[in-house]
Formats: sequence, structure tokens, C-alpha cells
Amino acid sequence: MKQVVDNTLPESAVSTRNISKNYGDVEALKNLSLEFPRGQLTSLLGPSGCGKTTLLKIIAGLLEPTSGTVEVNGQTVKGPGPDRAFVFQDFALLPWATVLRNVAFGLEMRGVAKSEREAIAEKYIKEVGLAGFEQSYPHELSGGMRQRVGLARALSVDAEVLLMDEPFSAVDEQTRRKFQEDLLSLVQHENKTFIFVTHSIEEAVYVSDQIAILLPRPSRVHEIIRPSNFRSKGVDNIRRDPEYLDIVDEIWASLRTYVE
Ligand SMILES: Nc1ncnc2c1ncn2[C@@H]1O[C@H](COP(=O)(O)OP(=O)(O)OP(=O)(O)O)[C@@H](O)[C@H]1O
Repeated sequence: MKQVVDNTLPESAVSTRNISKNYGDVEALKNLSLEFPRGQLTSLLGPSGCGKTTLLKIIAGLLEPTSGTVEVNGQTVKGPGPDRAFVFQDFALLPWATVLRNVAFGLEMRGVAKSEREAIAEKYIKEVGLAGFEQSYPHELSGGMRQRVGLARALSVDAEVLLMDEPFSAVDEQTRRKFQEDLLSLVQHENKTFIFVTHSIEEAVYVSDQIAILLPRPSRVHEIIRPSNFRSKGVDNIRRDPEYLDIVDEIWASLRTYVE
């Protein structure tokens, strides 16, 4: 495994230590150790079936590892907790509830008073670009807008760690690009730790401070890449930056043999 040691890295918000996960005879993850720097976005990238979703669910506390531990701020994870919010692939929105109620739902579950939770929800509805749709219902929104409702819900509960499982996979290319830009700005302004699963090499390189390349059967960390130069050059310049293009090529070279 190639790993660049960087002494300027922030401390880890999340650490996975020697995580293994078996489903019966299937060894989905084997001795997987990773550090997720605080306030940064780490992507988990790898071929289908390499255990990305499994790892995310273990970090969320929704799934128990067969062995190994997850620590969030030095505390061992024993189940789901308020420090982590999961943004699901298909957002579980309440079809009978307005955008406002949907976004406030996580806070409602935590017993936060109505006026307080609605004020918080309104702030994040604006932040994800849905101002004006507070009283709309999910069926009145496009797929992309529904994704934003799910994101606003996750942001509202103010979890320190946001876990995102292919959040942009179901939207069209233009919407996806807009989301990616918005995500970069969220990472910059929210000071949260994002753990992001994607199939897309370009997407991972575009949005990530750190990319963990996983290889399958059983899944292990092949390489950790930390793009350094193009992040500060502005969203419009990233895709033509030589470092961006080199990293995309390098990752494809690692993954191409695993694509059936
Ligand atoms: N509940 C389960 N029971 C049995 N096997 C499972 C279960 N969930 C996942 N697996 C297997 O574990 C491996 C890892 O699955 P996982 O969904 O974590 O991979 P992934 O990288 O997220 O895949 P994809 O990119 O296709 O979403 C796969 O071989 C999968 O078939």
C-alpha cells in the first residue's frame, strides 16, 4: 500500500482499526484501518462490492464488525449516535410531510421543541438551496431537490460526522455537478467531517481532501491520495488542472483491472 505521510493533517475525527466483516462465507472487509481527518471530506472509492457501504454502515453503528473497532473522537462506537448522521442513497423522506417537517424530522425524533427545530430546519433549507419550498411535499420536488432535503435533514441534527452513500448517483449530470460544487462549499463552511462513498473517480477527485482507494475480495486499502494543489484554485478550474487529471488517470490505472 502506498501512503503519503503528511504531518500537517488535522487530527482524526473517525478512526477505523482493523475492521473485518464477514457475511457468512463472504469476507467483505479484512483488517481495514483508516483515519478520517476532522473537518475534511474523505471519499471511499473502489469497484462494486468492495465493501464501501459495509464500512459506512459500520462507522454509522448500524452494522457490527466481525472484529475491529471504530472510534469517533477517541470513543469506541457501540451503535448509532448523535455524533454521526447518515445521508442514505434513497432518502427516507416522509411523503405526507412538508419539506420543513422532513428537514426538522431528525430534531423532532430528538425531542427538540417545534419552534426551535423549525428555525434550524429553515436555516439549512436555505443553505442547500431550497428556500421557498418549505411547504412543498416530496412528490412535488425533483429527484435532485429531494436529495437536498435529505442533506438538509442530516445537517440539521448537527452531527459532527456526515456519512453519505452515493448521494448524487440518482440525479442528472448537471444537477450532480451543482451538488458537487455545493458540497465543496459545505465542507469549507460547516467544519464537519464528511465520509463519502462514490463510484465515480472524477467525483471523488473533485470533492475530496482525501481519497481511500479500496480493492475487493477481501476489501483492503490500496492507496490513500490527498490532492493538494487544485483545491484552492476555484471550482471552475479544478477539472482542467493538471494535478486533477493526473490523479484521475492514476486511480483509473489502479482500478481498471477490477472492472469486469
Ligand atoms: N447483507 C449481506 N449479506 C450477505 N452479503 C452481503 C450483504 N451486504 C453486502 N454483502 C456482500 O459484501 C460485499 C461488500 O458489499 P458492499 O455493499 O459493502 O459493497 P460496495 O462496495 O458498497 O458495493 P457497491 O459499490 O456495489 O454499492 C459484497 O460482496 C456483497 O455482496
